[in-house]
Amino acid sequence: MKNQGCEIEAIGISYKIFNQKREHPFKIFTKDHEIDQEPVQKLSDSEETSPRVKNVLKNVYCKAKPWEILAIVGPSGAGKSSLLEILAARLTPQSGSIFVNQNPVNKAQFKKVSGYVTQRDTLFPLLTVEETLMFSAKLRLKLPRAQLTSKVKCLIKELGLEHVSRTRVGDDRVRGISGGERRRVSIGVDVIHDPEVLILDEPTSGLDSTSALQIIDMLKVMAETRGRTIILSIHQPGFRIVKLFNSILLMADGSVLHHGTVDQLGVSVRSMGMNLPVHVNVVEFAIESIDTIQQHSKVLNQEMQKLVVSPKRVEDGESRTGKLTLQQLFQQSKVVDEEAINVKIEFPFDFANSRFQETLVLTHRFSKNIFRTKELFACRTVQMLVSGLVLGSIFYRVKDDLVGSEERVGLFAFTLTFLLSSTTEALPIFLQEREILTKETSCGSYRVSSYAIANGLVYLPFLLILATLFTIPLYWLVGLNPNFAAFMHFLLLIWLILYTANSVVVCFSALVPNFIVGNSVISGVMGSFFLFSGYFISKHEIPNYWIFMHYISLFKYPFEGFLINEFSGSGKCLQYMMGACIVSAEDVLKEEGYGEESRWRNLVIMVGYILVYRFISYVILRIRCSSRAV
Ligand SMILES: Nc1ncnc2c1ncn2[C@@H]1O[C@H](COP(=O)(O)OP(=O)(O)OP(=O)(O)O)[C@@H](O)[C@H]1O
Repeated sequence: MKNQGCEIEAIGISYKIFNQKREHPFKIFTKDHEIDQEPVQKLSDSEETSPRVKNVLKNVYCKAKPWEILAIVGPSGAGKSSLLEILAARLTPQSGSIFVNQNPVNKAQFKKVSGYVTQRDTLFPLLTVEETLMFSAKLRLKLPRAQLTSKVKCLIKELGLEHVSRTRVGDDRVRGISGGERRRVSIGVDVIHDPEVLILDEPTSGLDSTSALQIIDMLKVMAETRGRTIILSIHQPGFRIVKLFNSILLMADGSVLHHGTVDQLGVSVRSMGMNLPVHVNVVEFAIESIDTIQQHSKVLNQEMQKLVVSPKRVEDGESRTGKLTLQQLFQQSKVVDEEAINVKIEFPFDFANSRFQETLVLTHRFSKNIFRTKELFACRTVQMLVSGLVLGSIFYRVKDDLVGSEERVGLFAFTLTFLLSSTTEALPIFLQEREILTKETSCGSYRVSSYAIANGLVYLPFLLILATLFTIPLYWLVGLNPNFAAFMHFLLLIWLILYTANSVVVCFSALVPNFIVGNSVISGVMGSFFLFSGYFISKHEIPNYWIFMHYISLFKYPFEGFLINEFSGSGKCLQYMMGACIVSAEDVLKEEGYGEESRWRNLVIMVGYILVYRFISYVILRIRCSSRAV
């Protein structure tokens, strides 16, 4: 049944964009990739013709068949990408229907049997070609390891990527494989599960003619050997590329001007009275003469409206939608009709792997990315070690008197600020991952919860290494409480502070639209949490209307932890939030309600806060991904 392939038929697709009258000058939080991706609700007649409504697609009909390539061509802004997004079930049109093998199909199910390659390559730049495809295979297929390996090897061969299989993918910043090879990896990621239908938006954009031909050639082989249905959009295809297309959909201004073979396009162009020179690329010629073709199409439409529509001719689409325009009839008559395919497709119902397996694979992928991000790993490692040593040498052997106590409090305050100020470096990584997460979860590769767990786990060992490198020199050079349990408590605190800050970044990176906004929001949140942590202003002095900030401030716990660790039961004096009034550490801690026994309770509360922030980030990601999924 699989080899039968899928016939995709779109009937009467209309898609409108409702342009905002005027963008609010302070509006920052727009959705990813622009304004209004969601369908506009039913519009009134006056709104239909309003200049604020852009008719991106007007009553479009198209049909793609198995074993064939359908190429959507047309000038820029014709509506090619919008049509592909609708066919790939990423956008919902205001009207029209899509049928798969003549059956209406559930979008979520369709995404599992189709592959959609977007214009932009969303790949991890630090993974090699082989690793990228292997991780996709592990997430999307339930096969033993040996079979996965041989499948990936076969695919690499098919994609013509054997010579770069162990090279990193790269991007604008990281040197990697070429643009054409990267496009092929993107295609590989979306065909690893052997989809019935493959939809590609500009697979050859930005490539030279040889690389472009190689890609289309590869797709042709895929269609012809495996019976796959391939739909792609392309800008000015070369002569040799055009020969590989079975069918062309010529679009302009949201309407279809031709739907049929390249030869039929040539016939149509000549029948319009245009002089088509011999050996000229018909598609290129048609795009260049789009205005003339549009004029002829309008005239033809008007003439055909005068004719009586024979009920015999209006079968397929019309019977389902109840109406079929003359333009559609004209286009439809040009499609070479073969026997109708009416085969039910088998849709996979669930995810390929269990939540546990997904988490393992994602954790593995995350850790590879982190350890290969030199800026993140190497620089931060050196930074933490050096700053531990420098701080330790500045606060070397602090005394137990009043001055020494003040210095300790100053050191803790600085440590907190320093650890928190170096947190946003992971933000670009999270934002990049978010894009890939949205893409992967929208086609049902894995669950968002597995991602959230993997993300939560993977930073723990990395941050523990950083915390240890910072703590050991600092703690022993300064000469803090020499008790081993106190040292472990301090190490745990530093680790939790780093992890807390990481959780705040994860949480806000799920919410913000880009790096600049993310950076500002996170700095603001961190600053205010620190301000209300109890260090700058005592809990008792905070005005009632701001006291909630003290309770949600994640950073009061580490600070309290530092104090308990160093001063509780030590007899050292402390000048803590008391202005000039010097009191003993015991008195301060007692007044604030902390004793030796609250040492571990404090850590548990910190962990609780971290879990809350992690959970919030999971919920935001879940909402974000599900709004893209259906
Ligand atoms: N979300 C949107 N907001 C505003 N306008 C949009 C949106 N999506 C599409 N459009 C408009 O709809 C028209 C068709 O866009 P689309 O991207 O589908 O064209 P295209 O044929 O793929 O163009 P290109 O070849 O340049 O990529 C364009 O005029 C575009 O500006």
